[in-house]
Amino acid sequence: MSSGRCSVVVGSDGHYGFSSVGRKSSAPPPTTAASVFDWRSKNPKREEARKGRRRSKKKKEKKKKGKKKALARKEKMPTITKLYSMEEVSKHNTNDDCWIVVNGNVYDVTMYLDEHPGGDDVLLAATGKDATEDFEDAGHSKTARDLMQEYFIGELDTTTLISTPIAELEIFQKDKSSSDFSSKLMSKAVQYWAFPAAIIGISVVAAILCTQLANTILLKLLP
Ligand code: HEM
Repeated sequence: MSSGRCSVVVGSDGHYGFSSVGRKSSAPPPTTAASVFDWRSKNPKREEARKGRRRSKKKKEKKKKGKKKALARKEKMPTITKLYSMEEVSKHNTNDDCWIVVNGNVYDVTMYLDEHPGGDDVLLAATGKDATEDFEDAGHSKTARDLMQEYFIGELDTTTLISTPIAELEIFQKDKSSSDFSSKLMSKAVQYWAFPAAIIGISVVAAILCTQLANTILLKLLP
């Protein structure tokens, strides 16, 4: 067995090195900056190895810093979420494929159906519509709300929620068109009926007046 000596050399610049590892050395370990410099020039191979170790250490540190920076950048970056139309969401309404919409977010709860404490039927009944109200009514805990993030798959494209306005618009347009029709009818009636009716009325009144006048004249003329 070798009775090697190992001593750590600390220079004035804070750098350190091993004076000898696993071998006998008669030279005393360098202690001053000048002796360290001298020792380094006498042991070029060891000095090279030491430099290599320092270089790889620096490289590792740099890599670590880069990873940290990249992570920070990633956290700052806005995440791209997929948008789903209500029509698309509504297609996923079975035991094997179940999506729900809560607070404008879309969740694929297929894998959670059997585990849901409220029952799978509740979740299935919540498909194809905005289930926010039902979800809030159930009074879910914070744990439930945290858990649902695992099933988040995207957001609801609210621009696709136009079914109700269109229905209302159609009714409104129907109302409008029916009122348009009646006003048109009225104007046509005025045009085609009121005018002749007024003429007839005036003629009848005139005829009555004429007869009465003729009667009075005749009565006066007759002895
Ligand atoms: C990803 C979505 C959902 C998750 C992760 C979830 C999770 C849970 C959890 C953990 C509970 C146990 C009670 C609690 O901790 O709050 C629960 C209960 C319940 N959930 Fe959900 N839930 C979800 C969606 C829904 C939806 C959309 C509805 C309604 C349509 C609903 C209705 C209920 C009901 C009725 C209960 C039972 C409440 C009770 O027994 O007091 N859940 N849910």
